[in-house]
Amino acid sequence: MEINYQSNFKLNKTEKKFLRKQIKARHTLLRHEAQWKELGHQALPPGLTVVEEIISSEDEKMLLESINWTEDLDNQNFQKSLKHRRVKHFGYEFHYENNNVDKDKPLPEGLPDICDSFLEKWLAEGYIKCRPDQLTINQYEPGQGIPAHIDTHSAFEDEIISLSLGSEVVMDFKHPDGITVQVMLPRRSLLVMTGESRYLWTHGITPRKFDTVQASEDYKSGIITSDIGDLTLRKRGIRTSFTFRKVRHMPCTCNYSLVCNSQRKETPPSFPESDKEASQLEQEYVHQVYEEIAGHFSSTRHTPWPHIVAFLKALPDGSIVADIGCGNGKYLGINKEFYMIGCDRSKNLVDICRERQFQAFVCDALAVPVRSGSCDACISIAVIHHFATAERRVAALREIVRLLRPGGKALIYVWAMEQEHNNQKSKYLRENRISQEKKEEIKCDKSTQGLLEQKSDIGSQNSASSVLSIDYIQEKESSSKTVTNSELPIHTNRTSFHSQDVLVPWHLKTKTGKNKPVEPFGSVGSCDPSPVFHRYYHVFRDGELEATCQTLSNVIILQSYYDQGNWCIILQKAWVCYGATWS
Ligand SMILES: O=C(O)CCC(=O)C(=O)O
Ligand SMILES: [Fe+2]
Ligand SMILES: [Zn+2]
Repeated sequence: MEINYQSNFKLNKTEKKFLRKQIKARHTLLRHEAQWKELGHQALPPGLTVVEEIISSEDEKMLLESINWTEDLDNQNFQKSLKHRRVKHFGYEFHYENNNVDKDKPLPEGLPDICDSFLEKWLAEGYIKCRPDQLTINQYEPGQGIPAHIDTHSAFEDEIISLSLGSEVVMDFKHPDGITVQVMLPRRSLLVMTGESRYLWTHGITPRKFDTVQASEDYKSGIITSDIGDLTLRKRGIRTSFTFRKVRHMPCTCNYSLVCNSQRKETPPSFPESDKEASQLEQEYVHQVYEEIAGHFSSTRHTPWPHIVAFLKALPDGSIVADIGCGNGKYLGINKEFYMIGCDRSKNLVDICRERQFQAFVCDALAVPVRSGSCDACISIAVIHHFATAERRVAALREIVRLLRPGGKALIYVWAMEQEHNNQKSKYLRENRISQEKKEEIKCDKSTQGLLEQKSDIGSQNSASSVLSIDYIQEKESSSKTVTNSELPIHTNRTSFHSQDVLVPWHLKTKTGKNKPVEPFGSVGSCDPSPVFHRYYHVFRDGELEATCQTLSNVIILQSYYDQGNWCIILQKAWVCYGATWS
């Protein structure tokens, strides 16, 4: 591959230094802004309150002493010893396999009588509006926690309250956009979650022995701020929580349909007909999935691809390079002399980049918070094909070009519809042969089904996309599935594409899943050893990427090629403006 990297756009040394300083300052600012947003905002998630000193120390003692953790196991409201904590249920049994309650089988004892007077008082004082009929008691030793989750919408009504006893704890609340708010729940306080904080934000307790808390004497409940001068570490004690909920008997009608299991369509997603639908499709079938599979995905992505390395290596030292959709950051460390920044829509992937000491931040590729014209080069590998309309794909490309300085270059990779090129099958298809052989083995030994290893990255250079070494035998993924109207077909891994807009299955290997909860609140149907997630792709036809780029007025196409199942293009931002669209 011959690429000419000579550019006639020259900044002198001082200008370059100035530009770099500006960019560095901007990035520092952005980082601080993000931190400020994450920690500094004084506001609690909407709908959340913490009522301090809701009960006396005597009542706390009484409640704690009332719990019989050693009750015999024949008892209906028996204790479960979950890996992370001790749990007991009253009113209704809670099933962690499906994160739901058996609504037809209330437990005969109901809620413990000892709770009555407290609930009456809280109702009378207006802290709660409905009388709960289900109680879960959780006991956490220091070092134990509960994975981030949203209590199943269809299982419980809006209001969920949790009484903290014995010891305080910091609870993490996360908005789907990635904002995390840490909330101190003091001992003897009542956490009340309603509305957005109950339906949309996840809550969880990170398993650790110490919490970072506010040092000030007068500080009790609420957000932990980022005021470094006022933070201290506090050792956790044994915390027991009484979580009261009201079982729901009608489907949930909340305003958060994206995360509502009552409102989620049972039918497979269909081809989007509006920008809003496209954005929702991407949210559910791209963003959420990468968040879930981040750890496992990253473990299959370590070998940089030669053509991409060649593009990067040809850039001069000191280049400012952005990797849009950087994943686990496998290109971010390619040349220590570059100023490389990565961004990705997945917070969990960005966290992996940061663990590796790379500069990365969370953002959408349609709105990258980096100044126009500030990059010498951009790469975007296996990203644009996740946008669900032609307009959104153009917008994503336009955003990349906006970042480039005049003369700056961008390398774009998208997955190709054609997995056979110049009479040669891509590795993606060729691996199917191995899969077929493996399948035969599997047929002989069904017990191994689902336990087979996901492919390593060494063999995955064939595709920019997720791939599996083995095409699991799964009837529902069969390509013979009939596709009605605009329903998106589910692609069978390692086979040719029959549609440009598809759902590609990812079989999550749970053991290595960085962010995979181990027990309760795992994916529904956790008995499946290999839960399947589907990611939306628009695979590009021959010439489509070029044609899409030609709609951008301010770029020159330097090169366009096919690389192991992907269409690839190198763009250069034009020097002069030919129209009004100059950015
Ligand atoms: O321990 C707590 O306060 C929360 C427990 C919880 O979120 C749950 O059981 O769903
Ligand atoms: Fe919960
Ligand atoms: Zn709901």
